[in-house]
Amino acid sequence: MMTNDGACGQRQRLLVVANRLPVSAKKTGENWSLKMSPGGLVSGLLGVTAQLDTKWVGWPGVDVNNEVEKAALSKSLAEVKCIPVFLDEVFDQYYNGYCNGILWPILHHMELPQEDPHDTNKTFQTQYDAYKKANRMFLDVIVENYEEGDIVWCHDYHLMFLPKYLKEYNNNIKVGWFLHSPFPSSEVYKTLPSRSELLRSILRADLLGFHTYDFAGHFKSTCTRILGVEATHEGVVDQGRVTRVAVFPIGIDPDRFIRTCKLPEATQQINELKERFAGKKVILGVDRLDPIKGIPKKYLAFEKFLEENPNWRHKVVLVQIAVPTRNDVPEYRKLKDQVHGLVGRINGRFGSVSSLPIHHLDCSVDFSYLCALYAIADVMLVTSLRDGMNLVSFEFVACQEAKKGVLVLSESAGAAQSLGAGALLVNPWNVTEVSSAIKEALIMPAEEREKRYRVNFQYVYIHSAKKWGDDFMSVLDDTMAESEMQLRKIPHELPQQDMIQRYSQSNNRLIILGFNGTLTAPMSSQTKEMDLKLNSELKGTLRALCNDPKTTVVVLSRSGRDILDKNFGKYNMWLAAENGRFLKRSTGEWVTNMPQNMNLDWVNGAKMLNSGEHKQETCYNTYVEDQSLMHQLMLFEETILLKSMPLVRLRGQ
Ligand SMILES: O=P(O)(O)OC[C@H]1O[C@H](O[C@H]2O[C@H](CO)[C@@H](O)[C@H](O)[C@H]2O)[C@H](O)[C@@H](O)[C@@H]1O
Ligand SMILES: O=c1ccn([C@@H]2O[C@H](COP(=O)(O)OP(=O)(O)O)[C@@H](O)[C@H]2O)c(=O)[nH]1
Repeated sequence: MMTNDGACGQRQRLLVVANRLPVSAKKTGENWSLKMSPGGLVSGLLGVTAQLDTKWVGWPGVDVNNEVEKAALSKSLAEVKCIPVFLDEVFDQYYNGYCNGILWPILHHMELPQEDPHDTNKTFQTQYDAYKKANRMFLDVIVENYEEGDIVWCHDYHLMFLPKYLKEYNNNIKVGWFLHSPFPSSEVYKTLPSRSELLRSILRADLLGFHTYDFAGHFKSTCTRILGVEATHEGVVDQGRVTRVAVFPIGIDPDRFIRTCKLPEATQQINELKERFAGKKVILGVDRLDPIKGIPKKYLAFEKFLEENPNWRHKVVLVQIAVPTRNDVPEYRKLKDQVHGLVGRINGRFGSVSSLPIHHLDCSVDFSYLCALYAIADVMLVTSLRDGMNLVSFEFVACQEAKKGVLVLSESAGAAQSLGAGALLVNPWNVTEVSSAIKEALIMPAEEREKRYRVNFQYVYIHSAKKWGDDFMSVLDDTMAESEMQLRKIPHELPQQDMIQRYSQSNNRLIILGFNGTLTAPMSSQTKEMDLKLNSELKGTLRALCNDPKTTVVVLSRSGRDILDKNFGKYNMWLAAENGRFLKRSTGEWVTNMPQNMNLDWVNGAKMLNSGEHKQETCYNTYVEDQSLMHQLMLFEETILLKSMPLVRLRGQ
């Protein structure tokens, strides 16, 4: 459930921060006019924010150069609860350059475009610097508007530095971050020059959200491979700090579409469209003209369908709304030419004076007309090569109450994981498969269409944008509550003098050490588990501790037996492999610990001993950023531990 109340019974304030504001500004005469911004992020978020006292922070979609104009626009935007970030001269290199020229292709599993070393304005480095600068400009605006207790929800790949900047400004701010695009496998992500810094920055958020389990999984394994940190079912653990990672598939506001289809304006448009396409089946495509949307492949598949099914020529029409987008990025301009070439060829081959197979529109359409198009379409064709979610497919389903048309959906869109049961899923790279799916959709019996529609409609209705926002906020709340409890558990900073004194006075000490990240030599992103090595600088200290008759040393690691044998075989200590599943004295034989003895709750108990009221106890535990031995040890005096591991029960004297 979404949190409604702030500290004093007021509504909880939420700052939604995204590159784009939900409205884009345009100067008409003396005044600014505001129009809804394009893209699924805006549509999704509009369905979310009603319950909280929400303000948006973002770029207003226009370059404003003088201060008077900026003030006037800020005033108009304030009326719709929007706060502009004027990005001025940084915008081009930040948005066209780094965000959409570099991050966007990488996140969608595409290759990095070639860097032109002669154009010093457009090197990766200059674009990256602009990106960071833009993120700082977002921070500045947030700081001006932040009130204690506000939640800051950052959106998308444009703002990967913001969690870090926000936490540096005030570590107590609740920060969520959601990625609307896919997250690629580490093999692709690692080609990004600034890969580690970006990951570390978003990991400063309290909660990270992704559309699908695949994307969240890719993200976590990328963190493990590139940063050498641990991934758990909860999230990513770095130096004892957990960043929660969770899956929140976005949705739409279905009622808005259902309502609009029934309004007189849309009803009239529906009737006109039906008349216009009488006697023909309508296939609909609605995409920003973006390389990830697979529009050329869609046209090739449609061409093949017409080639192989002459009886369908003149009985079917493909209406494609190709919303202009990111026109200043070279890849997008090339795409426009390519698509126009294909439309010309296919219409030339299969058209007649009275009928054209493809109606390609280089423009956006107004909301009512969009709903009318969704409502009259027999088939919706989505062929994204990769897509974070693809809300267009949800919107189509919401408008199909009367028609019960078929959704042909790319298996590479996040939506396939939500609407797969009712859609015909296709591999968008396989033109033959898409062409067959077009045919299957066109001839599908009414009964089956109805069945598929019902399954999808139920999903779209239940998994709304509002639910998405509620779920995110609720997990963020839980995460904050948990981390407050955790904070109470986090040991005080190691009182070093005290510890050294007690250490020297004690006669029976138990030291439990981790291996990976505690005793290992510095690792690169390429280091494999098998190659983990004991840091040679620690060997002397470790040997001295192991040889001290008053001290028992245990290495407790998630690593396997062979790795621990290889690294610690020659030390006089205890080894616990695979988190305690296997145990041995380093000189003895491995024994298998019984699963019922593998309860590691004692680890938290040990940490608790060092906090608050138990401070006088004799346990010290600390996590600090450097990898030295003393900084990560857990030191106990005259304490019996490893209670849950009877095989290594060590008794004090
Ligand atoms: O702001 P633009 O550069 O004009 O681009 C529009 C939006 O495109 C991307 O949308 C994504 O978000 C949708 C909702 O989660 C999702 O369904 C879709 O698959 C994504 O492509 C981009 O991520 C947004 O930031 C842009 O605003
Ligand atoms: O002329 C149009 C066509 C589409 N859309 C909207 O653009 C969004 C596209 O979102 P999607 O998630 O499918 O992809 P994105 O463009 O965000 O990558 C949908 O909400 C559409 O309703 C729009 O505002 N005007």
